[in-house]
Amino acid sequence: MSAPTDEPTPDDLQSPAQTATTPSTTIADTAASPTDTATSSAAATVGNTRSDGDDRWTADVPPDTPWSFTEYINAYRRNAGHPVHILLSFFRGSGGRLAIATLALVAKQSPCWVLPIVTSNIINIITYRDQHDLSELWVNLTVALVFVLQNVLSTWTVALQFGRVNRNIERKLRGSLVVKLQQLSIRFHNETQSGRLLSKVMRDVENVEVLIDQTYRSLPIIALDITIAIVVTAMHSPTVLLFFALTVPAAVIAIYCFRKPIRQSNHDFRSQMEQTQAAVAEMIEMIPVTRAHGLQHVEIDHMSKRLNHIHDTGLRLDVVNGLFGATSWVVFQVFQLGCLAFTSYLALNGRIQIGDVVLFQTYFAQIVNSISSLINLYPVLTKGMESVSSIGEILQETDVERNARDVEPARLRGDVEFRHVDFRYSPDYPMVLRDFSLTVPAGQSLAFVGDSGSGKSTLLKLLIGFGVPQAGSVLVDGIDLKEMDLDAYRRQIAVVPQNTILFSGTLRDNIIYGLGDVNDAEVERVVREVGLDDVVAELPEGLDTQLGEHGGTLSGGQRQRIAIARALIRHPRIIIFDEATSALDSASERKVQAAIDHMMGQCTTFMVAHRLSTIRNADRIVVMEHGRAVESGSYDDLMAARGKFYRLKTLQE
Ligand SMILES: Nc1ncnc2c1ncn2[C@@H]1O[C@H](COP(=O)(O)OP(=O)(O)OP(=O)(O)O)[C@@H](O)[C@H]1O
Repeated sequence: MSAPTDEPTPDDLQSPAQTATTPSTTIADTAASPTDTATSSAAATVGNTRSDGDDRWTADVPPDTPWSFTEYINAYRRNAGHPVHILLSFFRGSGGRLAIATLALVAKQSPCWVLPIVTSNIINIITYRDQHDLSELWVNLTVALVFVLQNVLSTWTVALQFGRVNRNIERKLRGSLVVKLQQLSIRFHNETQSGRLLSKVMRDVENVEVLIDQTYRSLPIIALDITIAIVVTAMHSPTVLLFFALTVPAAVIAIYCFRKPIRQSNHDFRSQMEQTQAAVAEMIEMIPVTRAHGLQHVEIDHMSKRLNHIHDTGLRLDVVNGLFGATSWVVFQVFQLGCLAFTSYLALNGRIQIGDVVLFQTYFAQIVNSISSLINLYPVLTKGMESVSSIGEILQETDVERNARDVEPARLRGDVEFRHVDFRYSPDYPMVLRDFSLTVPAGQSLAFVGDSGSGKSTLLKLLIGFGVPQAGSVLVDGIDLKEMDLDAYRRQIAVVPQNTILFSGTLRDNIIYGLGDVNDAEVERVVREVGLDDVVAELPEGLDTQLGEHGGTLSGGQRQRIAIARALIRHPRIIIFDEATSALDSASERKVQAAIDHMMGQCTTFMVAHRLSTIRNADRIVVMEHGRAVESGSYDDLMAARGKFYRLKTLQE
């Protein structure tokens, strides 16, 4: 009879990647949208990254973040480079539950140890009737029954107590990753494929969970199985024990031979799965572009090469794992047959009793199974430890944005000043802004125009705080952004990027994103002000209509007006339009333009626009050239001056 065990199965070694949910693009158009952050390497290079001090891993954790979600970030920091220590630190505070679960685990396994003794006793009682009383038979059967029946209760206890510990680790690991992803710099996110990150959050955490589950359920049992088998065998026959000892070196040799290829195959497979997940995410994102250019065959071809590669690597892993299991099985079966031959010989010579042949055979099988489980556990261990390290690539990443600074701004007025700003993205790149100075009083609307690459978007990024000038400063209400608490500051500004990012949810959710409760009248007001009321009237459920992922059913102009509504409802003191109308046809542009015009005067407004007609109403236009302002004035002044702006404008007509 075999008691329920939790040995790893080949399926466990190859658990499929958990389906990742679609990347949520719920970034508000305030400050941190992908479009406007696309070139934010400045932030990481010179601004927000701090590589000194201990807070670099957990900088700026939002105050209401559950403590447990940052606990593992610290665990990784404290035990950097020691994955086993990291893994053990996950169990902190779970001692009580683990103790109960372990006791239950031992009880659950106990029939395995007791039943061979009972079976052997019964055979000896029946075989050697003159030496035994028949009542011993009933005692043995009763003991066996008690041990068997308690298995239900002990299994339930293990599932509940250990399950709580392990599921909690899983939750906290994913929580830590979420917190860390929110802290990592925009540069990091721009440079890292989202699919890779998804794979870490879903698949790697799952691997760690499997590792803990299988190790916890197997290791103590394996240790006890071997110990009990050895002790009982030693008490019955030291000669047989000596024979048993031969199996251990065989196991060690098998593990030694297969360790390296298994580790390598796991590593290759894991990294290819990660890359493929990233590629699939990218492919899905690209589908409209691919379709528009009729390039489906290119994508299919590209993916099929990748999938072939994964197929080969996965197959190699399966074969190595399979060979590993088969070889160890054959080795141990040969030993087991040898054990049967040896103990039969001892019984024939009267050196042991017949019942003992069964006892030794069962215990030998137990030792063999234990070592075999240990060997099967090895790939799970390797894969899990690989995932512990893979998660560490994120949790130990130091490229975090550090936004908490000394000055927390009160309600901003919206005065902005660029004072003698010099800026470059990194020491290897040329200067983008040179001694740039500009003062913008609160409430003024200002448009940057100029050649491509002249530094317009860079100015906006500095204003958002995505970069810090190498010389000079950017001041808002007279406070240097270097000293300003950026999260608090960014809550008072809004950015409308070229591409509006909508998330799956209702139209209302998308407008009030991140604001909690906003009353209907307020939402309806902004909807009217951006001219969305006619659109809302046509939607089946009005503001409560589900937009579907990425709001695919809306036109570019409608999406853009949602972005403006999202900005408007926040009552920003500074608003930034980064080419907000450049992707629109003229009918949509007019509507969006009306919404933008509505915002002007309510707060300080910055605009970058390529279509010069759209900035006609700006109070001031600054013409940029090679990182400097070469002209400045109202539309009419600049046209009258017949300088660079005039030339740009006439070129567009
Ligand atoms: N992340 C970056 N790393 C390095 N260089 C960058 C980065 N982002 C922008 N640049 C460089 O900085 C210069 C100014 O770029 P910026 O995007 O500010 O120009 P722009 O005037 O907004 O151009 P466009 O009108 O084409 O958007 C360009 O030469 C550009 O190549």
